[in-house]
Amino acid sequence: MVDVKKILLVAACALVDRDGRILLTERPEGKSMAGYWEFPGGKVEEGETPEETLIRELREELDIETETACLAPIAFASHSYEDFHLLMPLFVCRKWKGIPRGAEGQSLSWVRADRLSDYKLPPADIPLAAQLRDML
Ligand SMILES: Nc1nc2c([nH]c(=O)n2[C@H]2C[C@H](O)[C@@H](COP(=O)(O)OP(=O)(O)OP(=O)(O)O)O2)c(=O)[nH]1
Repeated sequence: MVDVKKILLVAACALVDRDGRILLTERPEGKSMAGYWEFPGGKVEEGETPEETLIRELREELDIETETACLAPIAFASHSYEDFHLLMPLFVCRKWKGIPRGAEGQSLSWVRADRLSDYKLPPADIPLAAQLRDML
């Protein structure tokens, strides 16, 4: 039988600070892939654009405000996990209001692009780390 997996659309964002460092957040205990370091973001809900998802998730997860004009799409991940196929556009954001904090208790780390691979990244993110290193 053909293995048909559901496509899960997740929007993710590389927040880049003035020194060119990228924000990674640690997935907390109790979630799938707990302990992995990821780009902030989340599932695109019904009726949302990926940009709207990110504006909402950045507010909920990091307590910062940004807008569509500050979100530039630069890459995407397409990766099969056991239960679903992840399709994840990655945006870069260099402009936001507020100071990012782990509003849901998650740990944060600002990381130089050439050090992203030092972190335990979800398998889908590994090619993205290499692309960011080359692009930023
Ligand atoms: N936000 C984000 N999610 C990622 C990344 N890489 C990656 O494989 N994912 C996966 C992890 C999750 O399966 C899904 C994002 O879902 P989510 O963060 O909104 O959902 P969640 O943890 O509340 O849900 P769940 O997986 O525990 O059901 O995408 C990434 O860099 N950022």
